[in-house]
Amino acid sequence: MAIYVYTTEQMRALERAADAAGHSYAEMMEEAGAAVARVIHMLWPAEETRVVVLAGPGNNGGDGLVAARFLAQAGFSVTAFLWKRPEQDQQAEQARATGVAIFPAEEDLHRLQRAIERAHIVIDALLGTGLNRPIEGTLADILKIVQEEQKRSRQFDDAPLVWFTEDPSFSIKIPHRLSVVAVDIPTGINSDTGAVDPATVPADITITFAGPKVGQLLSPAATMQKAIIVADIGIPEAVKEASPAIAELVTPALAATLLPERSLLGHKGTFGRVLIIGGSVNYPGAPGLAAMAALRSGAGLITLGVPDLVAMALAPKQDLTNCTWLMLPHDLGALKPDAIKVLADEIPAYDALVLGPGLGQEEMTFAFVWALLGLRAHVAPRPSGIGFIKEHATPEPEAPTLPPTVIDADALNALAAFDEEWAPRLPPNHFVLTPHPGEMARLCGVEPSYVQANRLQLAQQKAQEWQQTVVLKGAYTIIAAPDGHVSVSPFATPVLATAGTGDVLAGLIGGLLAQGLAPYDAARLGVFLHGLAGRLLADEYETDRGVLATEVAQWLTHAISALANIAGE
Ligand SMILES: NC(=O)C1=CN([C@@H]2O[C@H](COP(=O)(O)OP(=O)(O)OC[C@H]3O[C@@H](n4cnc5c(N)ncnc54)[C@H](OP(=O)(O)O)[C@@H]3O)[C@@H](O)[C@H]2O)[C@H](O)CC1
Ligand SMILES: [K+]
Repeated sequence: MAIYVYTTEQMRALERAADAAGHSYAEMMEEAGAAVARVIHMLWPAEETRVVVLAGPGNNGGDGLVAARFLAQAGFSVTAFLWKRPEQDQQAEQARATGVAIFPAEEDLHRLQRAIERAHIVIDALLGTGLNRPIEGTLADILKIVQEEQKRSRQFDDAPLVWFTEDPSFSIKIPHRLSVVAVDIPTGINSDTGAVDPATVPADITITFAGPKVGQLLSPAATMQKAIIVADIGIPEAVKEASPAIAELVTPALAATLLPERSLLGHKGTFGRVLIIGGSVNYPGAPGLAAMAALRSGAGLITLGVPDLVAMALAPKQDLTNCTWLMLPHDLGALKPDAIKVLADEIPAYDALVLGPGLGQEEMTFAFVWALLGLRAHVAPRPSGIGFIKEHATPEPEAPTLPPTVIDADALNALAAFDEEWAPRLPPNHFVLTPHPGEMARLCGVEPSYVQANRLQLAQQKAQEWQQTVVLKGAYTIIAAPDGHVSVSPFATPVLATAGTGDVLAGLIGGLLAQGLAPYDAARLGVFLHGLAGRLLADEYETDRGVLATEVAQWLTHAISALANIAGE
């Protein structure tokens, strides 16, 4: 079952289409509230848990009151406070009938405060996707009470992620005393832009309906929600498949379908050969990390094309004893255009390249990258003209035809530094570009803040303009295809925000390319497995701090094996 990411307007259209297909708004609200109650019931014991539901004027508040009813029926002690909502509406009446105590919030904020002080769970059902202006007045006061109480309660280290069933496979850590559970989206988050109202209370768990709303996955909203659980509200699959969405979430089920098949009769040639080109005296480790990940991806043979002094440093490292080596010409540890001569003979033997990890930013290294990509025939430095002897320039050999290639790190910076248009000179749909926001900003000639504010649209637009797959890294990494399709990673793991994890991702995608995946699919699967490895490590250590990139590379094997289990759920 595919899960899509929606804009607010697309979500409304989806609901309309579901309603027209016979799945009414009332039924959707019933299922939404029931899903919220199920998730809570799964994580907390009914008898000992006091729940406060804060219900606003619209359908979000309606969902909250349906949840209140189901929770009361399950034995939870439930109190609901209504803000701008009549006490006599159907949801309130039904909730009251099951034993939910209901009060108007406006008239007695002291009572609300006392209830929250005693509560284990606050359900935020004040506003959902209907938010249309800044929060002020009583609503701001209510949220402030929750926020103050939340601050007094223990916080926990838990990496954000979007999960796709109501039973998250990963431990969701329950804070010591007070948890905030948001219905659909925390009140104050703009579901299109990801802007956050200052009054917004961060949610420990958000239960979102049908699919994430795009704003939830963008900055700064992404930092206000820990686990986001996608709940099914019964919208028929056919309606979903026929309705527009802005992106697709990479679910385990999707990732599992992308895993390359392994022939029992396979040998190292069958599983693909990867050549990693990078490394410099200042960054000897980066190509090694890429190679470790390529090894763990299941590719058959990994070669490191690096300066000899980098090879000397890396060759004894545990995993890298499994690699072969290609010494490339360099000057003082930085690759130079002469390397093309060596590579021209070697490259035809490889199924994929990874270009960039640890290259450095020397001018001659950039010239090497341009020449390798066929952007500009390198012209050897002129011998200094003596007397009347004519200066001459020696053109280097033609750039070899490259197999599918990951362009990462300083190879991206080399592209950004190229003074003409590079995109039209590259064969289309043949490369995976893996920029972090800073590299993306340089490639596009914009500020990093612009990249972050427009992550999805920018990646989509550039992938189409460049006709290559673009992986825009960061929380909820975006993968954009040349044909306009966009996928989003469900992981926002801070584990992966440490030095070297980008090299791991590049090597992993390279390994998947070598096994025959198309660039967009190699990128989607690579991003998913990388995020899953990070998440598994965070669970293992019970913290997302202090995890090394080498460990992420090593855990890719665990991620691949875990994928088979998770995908079956
Ligand atoms: N996704 C689905 O299929 C389903 C979603 N459901 C839930 O519905 C909400 C969206 O419900 P909606 O009624 O459209 O909107 P809200 O409940 O978020 O907001 C209600 C009204 O609140 C007012 N508003 C907006 N911003 C503010 C503000 N800053 N301060 C005060 N009041 C505000 C606004 O009305 P006005 O007339 O005052 O402008 C909103 O209309 C979705 O999030 C889901 O939870 C369905 O229940 C199930 C199907
Ligand atoms: K909400």
